[in-house]
Amino acid sequence: MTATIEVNGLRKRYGAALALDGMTFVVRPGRVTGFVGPNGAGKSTTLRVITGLDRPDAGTATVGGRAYASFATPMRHVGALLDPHALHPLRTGRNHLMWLARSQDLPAARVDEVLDLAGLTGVGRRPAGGYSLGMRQRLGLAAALLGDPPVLLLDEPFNGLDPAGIVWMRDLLRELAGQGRAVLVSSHLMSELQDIAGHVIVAGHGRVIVAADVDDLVGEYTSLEAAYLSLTAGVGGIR
Ligand SMILES: Nc1ncnc2c1ncn2[C@@H]1O[C@H](COP(=O)(O)OP(=O)(O)OP(=O)(O)O)[C@@H](O)[C@H]1O
Repeated sequence: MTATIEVNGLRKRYGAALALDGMTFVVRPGRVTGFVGPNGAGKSTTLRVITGLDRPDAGTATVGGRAYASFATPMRHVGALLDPHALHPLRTGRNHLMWLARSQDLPAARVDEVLDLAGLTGVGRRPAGGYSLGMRQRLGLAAALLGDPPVLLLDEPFNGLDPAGIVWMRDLLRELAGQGRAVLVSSHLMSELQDIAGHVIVAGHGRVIVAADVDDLVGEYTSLEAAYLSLTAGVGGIR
């Protein structure tokens, strides 16, 4: 159950903003790949294009050689945590997962498994609208894992987690990659990524500046943060 993400020549303009300008990279299975870059570099837009939430003006994005929209039960192929607030506030956390599971032909027992994995069993019957940001991130990760997908796309998954939650997320992402999944993590937390990522894609102005193994960057610049700051110096993100 492995799959590769291939992003090729994506271009996307929103009015005056050129969000993607030839974004091209490959995310391989079996490791965490960090996706970094200044605010406005095009990371979230890329993740939205991969999951069919946004249509590119040019270029392609595939998972295991297929477009996301071609999957009948996409959550079995790609798990995505893009917006932790994307939930109905009156639905309980468990019911949020339940309708997602039904839509993907997944058994109810899987809902309880991922609730437990996310540490939410105790609050699963409370309305998700009352969840804190950290709890919403956990619920979003539970949703991403529902279909046991070979590919995970996570946009800033550490945001809002408490210190124990950060350790939990770090260990889980390592474990998921160790199981052979392709795990793409967008984040501004260089120290976290240095710990868990094998590879990193540095984006700026809607395209890739550098894609390299973390060990190589740390060897050359002493830390991922130093590498990032050097590689993105002068690359203003916000235009
Ligand atoms: N729906 C939209 N409408 C208009 N402009 C948009 C939209 N989505 C993204 N943009 C613009 O596209 C550019 C890339 O934004 P994107 O959110 O992809 O960047 P990012 O790298 O994820 O940034 P951050 O690190 O701040 O999350 C920005 O200039 C942003 O303002």
